[in-house]
Amino acid sequence: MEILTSAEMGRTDRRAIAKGPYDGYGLMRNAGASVVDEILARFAEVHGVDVLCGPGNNGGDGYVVARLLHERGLDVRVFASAPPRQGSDAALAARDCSVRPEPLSVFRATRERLVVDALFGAGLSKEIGGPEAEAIGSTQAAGCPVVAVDLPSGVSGDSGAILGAAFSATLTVTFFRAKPGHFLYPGRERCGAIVVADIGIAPTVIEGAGIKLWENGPHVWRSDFPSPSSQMHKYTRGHVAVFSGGASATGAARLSARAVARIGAGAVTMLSPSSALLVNAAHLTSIMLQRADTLADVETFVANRRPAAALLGPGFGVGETARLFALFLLGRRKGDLKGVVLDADAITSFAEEPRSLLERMVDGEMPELVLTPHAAEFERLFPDIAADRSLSKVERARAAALQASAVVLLKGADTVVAAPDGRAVINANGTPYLATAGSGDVLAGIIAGLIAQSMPVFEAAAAATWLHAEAGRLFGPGLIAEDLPELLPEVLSGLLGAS
Ligand SMILES: NC(=O)C1=CN([C@@H]2O[C@H](COP(=O)(O)OP(=O)(O)OC[C@H]3O[C@@H](n4cnc5c(N)ncnc54)[C@H](OP(=O)(O)O)[C@@H]3O)[C@@H](O)[C@H]2O)[C@@H](O)CC1
Ligand SMILES: Nc1ncnc2c1ncn2[C@@H]1O[C@H](COP(=O)(O)OP(=O)(O)O)[C@@H](O)[C@H]1O
Ligand SMILES: [K+]
Repeated sequence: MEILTSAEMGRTDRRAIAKGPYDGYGLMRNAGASVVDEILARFAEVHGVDVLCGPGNNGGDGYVVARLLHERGLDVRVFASAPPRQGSDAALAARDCSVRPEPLSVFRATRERLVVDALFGAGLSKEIGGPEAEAIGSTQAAGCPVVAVDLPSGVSGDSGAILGAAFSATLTVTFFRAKPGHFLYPGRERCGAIVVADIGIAPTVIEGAGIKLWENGPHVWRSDFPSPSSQMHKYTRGHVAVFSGGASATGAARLSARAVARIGAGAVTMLSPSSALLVNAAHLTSIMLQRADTLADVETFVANRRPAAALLGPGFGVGETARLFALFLLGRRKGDLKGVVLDADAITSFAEEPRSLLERMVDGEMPELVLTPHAAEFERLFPDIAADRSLSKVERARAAALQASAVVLLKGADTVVAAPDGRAVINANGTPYLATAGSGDVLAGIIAGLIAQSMPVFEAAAAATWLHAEAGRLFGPGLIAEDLPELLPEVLSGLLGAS
């Protein structure tokens, strides 16, 4: 499903109105009716409803909701912060609603009555204060159920940021397509359950509109997902090089390597410094082991064994060696090395001199680069982008992807994956149980394993994020990073169909 910004949704509304069959008020009536359907289905026991209406079309939806609930015999009160603008669709909706509005300043929420929040939606333009902020405070204090129309008022639809104050809804009913603020934190936790309602806008209305943001899921990348063909052998299934850290920091790379193998790459070689060879040897079975202390060792390995993808960073250590190895790998030809995943220490290693990584000349023949920073690593590599508070997480990831000519996977509870061409996904199937040491190392391994199997890099990073989160959810409480690779077969069976 596409995710639309406020501006894109506004353009979509206008196109839909121009195409028909619904005019603006028709769409508003459909929107209000869809909210009422959800209220009746989910809050059957509620008899009293307070509808809070703002001055714009979000308030207009609120008047439609109030009218329809009143017509069904519910006890409905309307509280308006300001009258709708004359001649607007909202003014028509207010005219047709026989419940007389009271000023918002007299509204006091009570525990027994449902609040319908129709103060602001896509048009939220400044911080909330005054009677609107008091209404939010009163509602939170009463602890009553809240149904938000389009967005909880106070949540920015584009970034998920909270402007001053915001409702915490039990249910949010949005229209046609979800908005970034429904998926990005902190907005996401203010939405409650999310329903995307059909209000009579044909999906074809957004064809050719250049929408490049989706909720992450198999629909984005399933057609590119690898499956082995009958004639393959282990190396044609994809060989991945994973770089190990020193003797006391080998676990991270082993977690990655295990994930590479479980996601279906045919062969994995751990490149290890001499100091860590024995400890790695003691722990590895199907995964091969190769000594690599110097750049010359890496060059020899790559020339002789031609891995399809490489992963550098987990537990590797920060410094010159990481930079040397990374830039060497990125200087290969794509025919030899499809992609390079730089994670963790490999990202931090470029904090002091980002230009050598970010401003390298990129041509279509070079390996693709995937960067997988968490928020702090992102800030180290892209301090200017991170400091720009006007950017949403999606815009930050996109700006970084463009700057680095790389797929950027910006981690967190609302992981965003962005490509240099502007395509992006927001991941929504995660679980806080994934916040456990080594979980990111496994994610990096899944990406490298998919790239080695010839999956395009953006799709590989998006698929890996979703599969990793599915594995986390499957295990639930008690999850440690070691569990994640072992759950991939079950997640893959669910995705591909057991056969
Ligand atoms: N045909 C369609 O397009 C359809 C649209 N639909 C519905 O329309 C909604 C979008 O409507 P909208 O564009 O009128 O914006 P809305 O969210 O009502 O707010 C704008 C008003 O609020 C004001 N304001 C903003 N922030 C404020 C603040 N902090 N404190 C105080 N005031 C503030 C702002 O003032 P201004 O910025 O102009 O100064 C302006 O007056 C959308 O979410 C969906 O529910 C559906 O019916 C389907 C069909
Ligand atoms: N609260 C959360 N909800 C969902 N996913 C989370 C949450 N916190 C962390 N994650 C995920 O867990 C992984 C943690 O990776 P990272 O921070 O690199 O940890 P490590 O370096 O220990 O492996 C990322 O994929 C991240 O998106
Ligand atoms: K609202």
